[in-house]
Amino acid sequence: MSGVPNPPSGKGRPRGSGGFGWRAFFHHSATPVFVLGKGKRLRYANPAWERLAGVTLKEALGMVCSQRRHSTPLAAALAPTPEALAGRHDRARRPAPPGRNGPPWWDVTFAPLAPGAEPPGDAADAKRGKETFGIVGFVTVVGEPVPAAAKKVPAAVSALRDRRAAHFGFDLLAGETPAAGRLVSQARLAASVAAPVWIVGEPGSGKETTARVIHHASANRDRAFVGIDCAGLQPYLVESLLFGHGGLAGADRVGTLYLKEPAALPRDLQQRLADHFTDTPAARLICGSERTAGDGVMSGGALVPMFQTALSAFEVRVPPLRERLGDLPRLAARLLGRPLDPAALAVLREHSWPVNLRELAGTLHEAARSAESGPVLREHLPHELRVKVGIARTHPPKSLNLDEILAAVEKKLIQLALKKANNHQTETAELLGVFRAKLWRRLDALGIPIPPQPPKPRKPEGGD
Ligand SMILES: Nc1ncnc2c1ncn2[C@@H]1O[C@H](COP(=O)(O)OP(=O)(O)OP(=O)(O)O)[C@@H](O)[C@H]1O
Repeated sequence: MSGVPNPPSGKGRPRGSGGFGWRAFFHHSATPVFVLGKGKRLRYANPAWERLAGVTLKEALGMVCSQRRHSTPLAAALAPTPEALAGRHDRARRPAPPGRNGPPWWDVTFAPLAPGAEPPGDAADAKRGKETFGIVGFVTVVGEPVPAAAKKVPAAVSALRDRRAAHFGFDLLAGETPAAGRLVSQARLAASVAAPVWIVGEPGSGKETTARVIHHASANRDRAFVGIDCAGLQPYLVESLLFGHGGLAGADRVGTLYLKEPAALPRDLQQRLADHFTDTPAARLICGSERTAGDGVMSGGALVPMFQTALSAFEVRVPPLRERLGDLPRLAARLLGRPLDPAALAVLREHSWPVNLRELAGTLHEAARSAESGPVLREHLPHELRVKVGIARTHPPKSLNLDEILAAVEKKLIQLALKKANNHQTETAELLGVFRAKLWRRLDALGIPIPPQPPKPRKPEGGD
């Protein structure tokens, strides 16, 4: 059941698909997929489902999928659970209908259609304003015989694989914010199908991490995850890695191939990749980019159109960190392995994080080093972040006069330095990188009261 069938081309494309939308995407999928509309009636099923069920969509269309006494075994196997009928994701293990292909159980995952999506065949109802209903079902055959070769994995390798799989679980992406919730739902859906995925997100936001999570939850998880940075390698190297002798594109041992920024490759190599991955590839392709595939094709034609039409039907958006600041306590605790002081968290909340999780991971790593084994406090964070909070608190400025704003910033910095140096003027001047005389002049000009010098430590009496 691995591999993606040929993309729908004109005649073979499901009726009413209107371009490469959901139905065209399911049509590609090597996972058997079906869609139930109102009254639990079968509205759509893809070719993989037809092969598994042993009936054509035409024959089964309109079948009521319920577990009533008179239901056929096929209808009973596809019947949505009460959870699914209530609009929630659910999974059920059902006996495979007798006489169908493959062994004994089907795991059926039910996912409600996204709000606004209209189930196939219910468009007319939707237009008339009637309430629409739709559930997508994904079938996994359970109990398929494992090839003997696949069983011979050395214990150390399988232990490492298990550790990585445990690390790259959906929990890694999860959080309290709606943005994190959306990411987890999209990643779950991507893991349940075999179609290519396009992951879009800002630098360092976690695209490759998301691709790894999808891989470890997918049917290909027992094979390798391989990532290639197309912008960081010479194109001839990428070509030889993928299509050279024993190349990764055709290797059975590769389960997921992750390409970072495929638009950076020459167009002929992109086309070769697109042709390969819309045929019957051994591995599943996941691309990561700062732009959507549509943007890549439209603006300047950096990307060949097949990436938009056939290789990005399923798009996962990784939110920037600034859209999920509510997840900072959880992310920080995970990255540090210990909780973060609330005052330090307050500083992190004020930053805009242009390099997202990569920047957060680096910042916390440095802070943990300064804190050694103790708790990570505000003062362990980089000076620029802490100063920024001080400046941010003075916003919005009363005036837009540059001199006044610069004077306010200078005053804030001098006050911070004085505090840090415990009002010791020589140390304050050193911290600011100026001579003591200049510090005095600036204190005077900015109207900062010259603080009294702290008393000098007394020499212990009776010493030698
Ligand atoms: N959910 C997460 N929780 C904690 N750390 C994460 C998470 N996602 C990513 N990271 C960390 O953030 C850093 C960047 O992640 P990743 O490489 O996946 O981002 P990317 O978007 O693929 O980056 P690039 O822009 O270079 O393509 C890595 O150090 C990774 O371990």
